[in-house]
Amino acid sequence: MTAATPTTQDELKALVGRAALDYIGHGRIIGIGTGSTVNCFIDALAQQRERIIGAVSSSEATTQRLRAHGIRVFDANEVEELEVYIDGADEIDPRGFMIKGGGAALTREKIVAAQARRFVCIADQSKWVEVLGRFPLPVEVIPMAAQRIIRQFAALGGTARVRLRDGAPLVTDNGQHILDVTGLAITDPPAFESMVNDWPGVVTVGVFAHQRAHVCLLGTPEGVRTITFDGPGR
Ligand SMILES: O=C(CO)[C@H](O)[C@H](O)COP(=O)(O)O
Repeated sequence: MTAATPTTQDELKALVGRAALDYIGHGRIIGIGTGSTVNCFIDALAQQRERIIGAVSSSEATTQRLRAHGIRVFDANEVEELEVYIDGADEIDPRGFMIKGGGAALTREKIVAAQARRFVCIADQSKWVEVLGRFPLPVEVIPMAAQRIIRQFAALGGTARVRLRDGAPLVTDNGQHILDVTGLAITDPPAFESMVNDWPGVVTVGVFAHQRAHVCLLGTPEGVRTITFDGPGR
């Protein structure tokens, strides 16, 4: 009997979540991101949790899920370097540049990704784009700077809105707000990331160019497509 072809987005997320297990060694502490695709990875990892010592987590939500599965969570300051960081993305392009932060965890995601030697991005095929910017770009900001940063994005042709939850500004795990920016085509992600990072009041911009993926496991109905971005210039 052959397994049914994965077709729904949830099935594709489960597929790449399981595939990411091949990228973790034994007896290590690994970095783990946030989101529904990562949740599939965590649930698969829970079946073999003795393989790892534990994880550095990128959000309170991920920490709770890891602990519920009996996986030890380390503070980022306790660990010097991680072998690998596993996380999803809202968009990923052919160079491994990503937009992240749909789950509002972008700041901690960037911190944990920076500690890791390899970033393995797990995503269903809907996340693959030629140019970043279709997905509203999340930017974590200090609340008192929000309106000025909104005007700076308007000057670039973008429309930025404060993300709401239950009618009030969403408050991140770091106590800050999120702007979601539409109308941008991010053709030079490294330059764009550096520019926005320089604006006073920006905590983190959701372009991951300096912490781009080394590998993407892309879920398709034909199976997992493995795309590697290693090479000159890394
Ligand atoms: O950046 C993220 C959270 O801040 C996620 O990786 C991104 O939003 C993708 O989420 P999902 O796997 O649920 O589609």
